Amino acid sequence: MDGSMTPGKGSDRVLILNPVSGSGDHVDDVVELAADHGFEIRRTEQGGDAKQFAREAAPEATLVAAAGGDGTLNAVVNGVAAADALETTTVAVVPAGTGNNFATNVGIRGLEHAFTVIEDGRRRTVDIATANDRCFVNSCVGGITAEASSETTTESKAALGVLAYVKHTIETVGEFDSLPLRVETAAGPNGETARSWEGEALFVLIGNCRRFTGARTAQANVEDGLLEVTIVEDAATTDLLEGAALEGLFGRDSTHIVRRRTPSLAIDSRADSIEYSLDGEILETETVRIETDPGALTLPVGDDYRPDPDDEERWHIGTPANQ
Ligand SMILES: Nc1ncnc2c1ncn2[C@@H]1O[C@H](COP(=O)(O)OP(=O)(O)OP(=O)(O)O)[C@@H](O)[C@H]1O
Repeated sequence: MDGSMTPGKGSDRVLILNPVSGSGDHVDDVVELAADHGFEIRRTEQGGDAKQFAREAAPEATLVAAAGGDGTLNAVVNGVAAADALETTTVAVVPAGTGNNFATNVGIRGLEHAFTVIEDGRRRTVDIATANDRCFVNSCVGGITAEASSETTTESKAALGVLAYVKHTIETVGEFDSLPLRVETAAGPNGETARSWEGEALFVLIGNCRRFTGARTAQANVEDGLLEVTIVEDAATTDLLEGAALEGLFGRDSTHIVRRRTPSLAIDSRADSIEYSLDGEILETETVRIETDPGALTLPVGDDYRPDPDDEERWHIGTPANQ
């Protein structure tokens, strides 16, 4: 059964299905589950479709589901944002990608579970971030080339998430092209001061729902209105060429790592334009301004979801402010 319906106007529930994400074996299950739960299904046929479909659906739909990986979710959020409908449209995550990092972080364990959560789960409002005029949900990483992004293996992505691209870049680029950067981070609400960093970097990683420690389950607090900025200084090259483990490189004690928490930042390349990976999608630019949009995205979350995995006590899940 195909299951796709002719896109009609005014569907309240629309599911955008990437048929080639992950191993591509999710299609029949998703189509069946989506039909059972009253979704109109729109299948992407090429890059760009998911954003376009979400943009078309959002003015009428109160629920738009993204069935794919983090890239599909990124496109759907960008489409809903382009329709200026983030306040009125809930975005549901149906994990059918390789890494499904974001889905895991919001407590969604699989396809069937995603639909259970859609029907019965709590809604939370979480932060998203914008890089120039594009949104991202997990991370923005500068210094990853489109080439490294497309060549990174599925297995590596499944194991390491976005750090797989970093690892691939490290392994395949004989000589590192360091990035001459200026990074200005704004003052934050918890006493974070405005800071400026200038120098040669290998990578600059900005996490909204992702923290770069090298650990697989490094979820950042996605409701704190802050971004976690990690700059890997060029001095780390020697370590990398000597085969230092990625975990060591990003570990808390690494001497070549600069960490900041900030609601917004600007990164200027003092040379050529740089390629950034926004949840796996490439943005090439000389200057990027990145900021959080706190609580901009409403989504159903699983029981396991914790906004801040480091500090559960501080978060009273299900408080009236954010149920
Ligand atoms: N029908 C299609 N044919 C080919 N490519 C497609 C199609 N639909 C979407 N895409 C591409 O799929 C990519 C998104 O894949 P996505 O990130 O969702 O899955 P993934 O890479 O397997 O998972 P993850 O990001 O979680 O590791 C986008 O780059 C998009 O352009």
